[in-house]
Amino acid sequence: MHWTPEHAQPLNQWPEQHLDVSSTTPSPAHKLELPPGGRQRYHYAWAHDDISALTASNLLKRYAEKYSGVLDSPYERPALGGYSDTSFLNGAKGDPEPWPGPEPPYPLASLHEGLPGTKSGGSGGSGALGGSPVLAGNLPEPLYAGNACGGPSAAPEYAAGYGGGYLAPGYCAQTGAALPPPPRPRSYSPHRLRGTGPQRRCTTIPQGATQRSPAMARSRRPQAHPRAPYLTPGPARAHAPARAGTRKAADEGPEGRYRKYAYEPAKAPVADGASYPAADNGECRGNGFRAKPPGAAEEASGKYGGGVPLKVLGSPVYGPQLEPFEKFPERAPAPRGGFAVPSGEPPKGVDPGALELVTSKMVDCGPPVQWADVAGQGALKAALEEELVWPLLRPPAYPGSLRPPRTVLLFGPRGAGKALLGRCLATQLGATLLRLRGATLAAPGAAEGARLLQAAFAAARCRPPSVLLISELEALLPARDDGAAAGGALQVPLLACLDGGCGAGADGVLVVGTTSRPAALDEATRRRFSLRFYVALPDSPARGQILQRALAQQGCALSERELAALVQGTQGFSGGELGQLCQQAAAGAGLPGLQRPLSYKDLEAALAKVGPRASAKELDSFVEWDKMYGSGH
Ligand SMILES: Nc1ncnc2c1ncn2[C@@H]1O[C@H](COP(=O)(O)OP(=O)(O)OP(=O)(O)O)[C@@H](O)[C@H]1O
Ligand SMILES: [Mg+2]
Repeated sequence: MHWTPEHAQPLNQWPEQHLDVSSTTPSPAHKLELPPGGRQRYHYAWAHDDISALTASNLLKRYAEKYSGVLDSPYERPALGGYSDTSFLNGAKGDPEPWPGPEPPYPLASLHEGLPGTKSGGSGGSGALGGSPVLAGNLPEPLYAGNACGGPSAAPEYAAGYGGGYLAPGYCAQTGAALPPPPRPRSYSPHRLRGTGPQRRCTTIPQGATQRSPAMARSRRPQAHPRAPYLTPGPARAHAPARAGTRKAADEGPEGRYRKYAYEPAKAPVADGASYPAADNGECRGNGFRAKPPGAAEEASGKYGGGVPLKVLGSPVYGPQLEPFEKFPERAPAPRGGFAVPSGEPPKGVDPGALELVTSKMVDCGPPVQWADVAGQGALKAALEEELVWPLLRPPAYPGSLRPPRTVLLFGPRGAGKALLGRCLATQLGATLLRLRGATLAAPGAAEGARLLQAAFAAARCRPPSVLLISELEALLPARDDGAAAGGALQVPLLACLDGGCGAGADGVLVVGTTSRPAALDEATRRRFSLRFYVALPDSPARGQILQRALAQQGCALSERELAALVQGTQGFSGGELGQLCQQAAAGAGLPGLQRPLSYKDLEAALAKVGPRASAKELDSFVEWDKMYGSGH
């Protein structure tokens, strides 16, 4: 059957013709549901929520015929707006623009779901329509576009056109258990909706948005991620909601969003076998500062040394500075609450001798560590950047916002890369890095340890921005047998420093604590670290990258198969242990005499001597602790 103009009868007489009119006063619910436009346009009477079976049947018959005309001639289908019967659109002038093509019109989310009283999943108004043998199952969704059901709530902007008078709102509220479920709308495709008129825009309401206010619906729209987040970082909190979802993408590989986190192979093997190319000309290139001029005394890390030898450096305050890294080229003073606050004032109440010691021995001036230098850990790197680096570099501009975090705890198995990440944070912040080891601080005794600790915080404070990396944090705390803190010699000064008295609370200092025994931290210490991240062991791809890099430095290139076998055989190894494995293989092969490159056999032999230290039970305990106290990533 084809559509003919007589099918398009004025519809503004519907209510009188077909509905059981018993009241001329809208109920409060009706008042809410219908837009004022609809009510202003037509002052027809209001009806009961229920219509008689006969009325429904008449309606269905009439409009089944009408719509079947449209259905039968898909290619002649006039634009809905072309209907001369304006009352079909309830008085709204239709969109004269034709439909974009032979493609069926855009799917409409089930508007019925938005109606109060409509049961989800099958008893809604469309189910009622579907009750007609003509329409059941073959009525395409577009035909529901003009259905008044849910119009007011689903498409408030056009409700006047689609809502008020087409069908009484009660029509949709009518539930019918015997009726078939409403047809499922096709997937919502916002791209297809561009440039369409109001009618079509009505169909853009995504399913599930039908009960929300327009403002809510707008706020639910997916937010475009900044195109160049690393160059123009915004407030981290703005990105926080996307954390779980987006960070999964962090491991997507080099083409993913976190492309910069992709591990980069070693650029060139270095002669001394160090992990990183040595600084040129004796310059310290770490953290944007230059080392003392050539000839300055240089010492090994000595008693304060961590994994990386410390060099005696001139204070960045007095020394000539390197060109800052390109990522954060400026170190201009940040607005209030910012990270880079100029200071340089000599700290008061701090032992000058200790300060001198700290300045000369604790300032780490290793090469910069970029995100890409840390294999794997994509989600963690993203979390650190979003929750720490961005807020510190770009503090929120609006008053009353939270102060960016100044303390972070990295916990995980030994050698998992906690210190490496701490160094990376310093690089990203363009900050001076001061490194302390808990065991080293505790060794000379409580009084001396406390003096050094205070001096370290003070030194960090007077050369902002700075990162104070305290590894083996648990060594500063008392042993905890029964889970209760007994109070330790260095705990009190540590907490005092973390509270800000010595500078952690001051702008420009980030304290990074690391521990492989998070359970040793009592609540007071734990609370001082506003962020707590689990640094897990490297997964297979990350192990492969660490091995490749370490072996390349030994002049060893394994075949893909050998590397895969090695990766398989080193399950549970930390990054540090992988490094030890390569060193052991070199030692076992009589290297570094470098008579020959390392082979797979050397590595196999080394595997018998070097193994993973962390037990499954320990790893489980990290996961548990992370669940309870971790910040998640
Ligand atoms: N994800 C990684 N990518 C590259 N190198 C890594 C990674 N993890 C660890 N390493 C390397 O392993 C060695 C040990 O790392 P690091 O000192 O950071 O571990 P840690 O977690 O601080 O250990 P500990 O608990 O013993 O202090 C370093 O040489 C580091 O470069
Ligand atoms: Mg460490």
